[in-house]
Amino acid sequence: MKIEFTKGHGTHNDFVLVADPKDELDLDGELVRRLTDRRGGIGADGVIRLAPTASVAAAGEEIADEILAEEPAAIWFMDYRNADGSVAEMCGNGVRVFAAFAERLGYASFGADRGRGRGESGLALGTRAGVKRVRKESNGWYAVDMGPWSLPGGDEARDAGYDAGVVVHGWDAPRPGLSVDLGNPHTVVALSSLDELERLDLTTAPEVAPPPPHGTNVELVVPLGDERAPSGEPAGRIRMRVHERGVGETQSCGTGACAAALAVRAWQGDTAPDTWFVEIPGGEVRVRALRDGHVELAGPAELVFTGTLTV
Ligand SMILES: N[C@@H](CCC[C@H](N)C(=O)O)C(=O)O
Repeated sequence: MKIEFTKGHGTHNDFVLVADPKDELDLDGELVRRLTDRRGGIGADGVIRLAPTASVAAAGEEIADEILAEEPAAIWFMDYRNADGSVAEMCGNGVRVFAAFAERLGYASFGADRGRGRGESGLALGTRAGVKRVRKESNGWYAVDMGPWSLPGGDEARDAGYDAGVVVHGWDAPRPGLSVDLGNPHTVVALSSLDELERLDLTTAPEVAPPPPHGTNVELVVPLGDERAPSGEPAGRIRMRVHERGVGETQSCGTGACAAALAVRAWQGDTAPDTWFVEIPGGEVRVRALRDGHVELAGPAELVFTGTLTV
């Protein structure tokens, strides 16, 4: 079988993208691992299959029926898999790269800053975490309305600032972590210095207690202070590293950037800004807590090369 693929990345969180408009590809775990293998395959943190939302519904995934009922224009679905073959509900960097891929294929078109309001965006797509809407900014960045977010530990966790204990390899005691749900699970831990962030050993997965039922992505974050966004609004800046569920340490994680900004915003309390710049090893993204309980993620998306793989 020949697979036509495109390699892309969002702040160096990299993906193999496959267009499957007729729903012909059986993307099982073994094939995902072959595609993402950095020595024996193409190499990536994950695989994104662009498929008809209707075919995902026909395959029995109820979320796809809900998507089409909510947004009939969301005819394309981001079928996302982690490098280890596991299915993940959501990928924030992946949505931006999916938008660039759909644009190249002629399935989406974006005018600069088109679709600022929800419901008139350049692209509405289906994901396992619901409908996501994407617009393109004048600087070429894609901005995604990531939908609602929550603190699974509720008010109690927000007031305490944590609801989990996290041990990174080399730590002799757990540190407090705050769980944040972006459709996929995250646990955010604050560190006291950039030096400590740089020295972290993320070659093995951090241990989180109590163990989240479906695992978790873990973000280690250092607040860097306040500034003004180019628009003049107050903004915060943080730096983070991430260990992703189903992958390992990556250069960036879009949902993780949202989780980290939202956790630091919760820790800062009522005076915290809504806009955050998040530095990751692979670049920088912008996160904005929207008034309606949604969160927006903005950043670059690059399509790097295309090819054909025989499997
Ligand atoms: N890198 C992605 C997140 C991908 C899924 C994650 N590893 C999980 O299992 O939840 C992003 O940019 O959000």
